[in-house]
Amino acid sequence: MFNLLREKFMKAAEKIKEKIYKKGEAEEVKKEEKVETKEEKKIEEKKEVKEEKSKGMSFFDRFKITRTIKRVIKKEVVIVEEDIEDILEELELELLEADVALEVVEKMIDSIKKELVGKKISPDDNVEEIVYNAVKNSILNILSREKIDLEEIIQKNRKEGKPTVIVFVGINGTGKTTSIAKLAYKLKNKGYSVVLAAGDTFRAGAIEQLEEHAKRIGVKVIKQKPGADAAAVIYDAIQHAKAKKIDVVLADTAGRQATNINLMDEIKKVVRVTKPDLVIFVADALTGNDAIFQAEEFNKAVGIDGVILTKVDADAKGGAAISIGYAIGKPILYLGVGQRYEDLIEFSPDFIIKKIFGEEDIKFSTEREF
Ligand SMILES: Nc1nc2c(ncn2[C@@H]2O[C@H](COP(=O)(O)OP(=O)(O)OP(=O)(O)O)[C@@H](O)[C@H]2O)c(=O)[nH]1
Repeated sequence: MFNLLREKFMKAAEKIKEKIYKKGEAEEVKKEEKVETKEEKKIEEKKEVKEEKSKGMSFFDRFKITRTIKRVIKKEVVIVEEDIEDILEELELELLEADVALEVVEKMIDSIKKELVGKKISPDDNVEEIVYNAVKNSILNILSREKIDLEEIIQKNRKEGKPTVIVFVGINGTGKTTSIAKLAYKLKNKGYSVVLAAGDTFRAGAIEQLEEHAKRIGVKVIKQKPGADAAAVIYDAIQHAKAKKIDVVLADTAGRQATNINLMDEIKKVVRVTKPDLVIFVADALTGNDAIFQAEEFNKAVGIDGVILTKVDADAKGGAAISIGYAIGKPILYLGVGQRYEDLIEFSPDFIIKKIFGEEDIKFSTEREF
């Protein structure tokens, strides 16, 4: 996941570092570091017996000395635009190739420049940290936006005695039905009651697919015949939820291209009639820039509140993941990361940063439950 982005950002960071090292006439120095041994840690924990235990221990028993070779600049460096211009231009092109949206690329490059140009780096500074932080911050700036706290919304509505209605929209095959099932599973496990609305009355087999998921998760589906009015089906589900005091209605809708005027009119009607608390756009990460274009079009047509980005487990590029929220100015709520009910994780900028910079090896399951 995100291998391409990782490669490009790392390469740029390495090149910037090299430039700084060269300018600062870096040399390799041996650095000695004292590393506490396990024994010393134990002693620290049991302070009362410290004296006793450490008596018979030599200094080298307690501390290990490790010698590492470090590159350190000899003289102060001030980064000027020309130092990093070429590197950032190359990064700009590479990010576009990785499906990062143009406005997002521009903002990131700008952020790196702002953080680095004019910066004084002295021999005591950690060059590596300064460069990596500048790159990481450029991504964090893009990803950080106000979060939607779904549980807070559900609990507020519950207090007012009404269900929380979420309508899922998007183009065909992006993973709407699957994401509804995963979210129903998650909410049910958290103790909320859930009903599904089979609002995809258009695609053959869509109602059965939703029913199959519902059976396995243990929630009810409100449905009508194929071809029925989607708004009416979802309306029925809301009435059912009100009558039975069910916390959440998750409504499926047919997949549609934003260019299909008839189907876009239908989804507008769904939103007008059912007045959902949230309209969630389900986007397939693998479709890159098209996902962003479609999200923008759906947002114009019906107003999207947030995004679920699916198939992130198979996304080698990562461009859509870092662009889509910024492009439409709406948060990503969840990431779909596989084909099991539990494979829906809450989105966080930190998670993406860890993925790109490989600080944590987050592995996804390739098991299939559906
Ligand atoms: N690897 C992976 N596959 C996923 C994920 N989410 C969905 N899928 C797969 O994507 C395919 C399409 O998912 P659906 O949920 O049927 O898509 P849909 O948007 O409801 O489709 P339409 O009703 O045609 O619009 C299925 O094979 C899912 O198993 C994910 O996060 N990771």
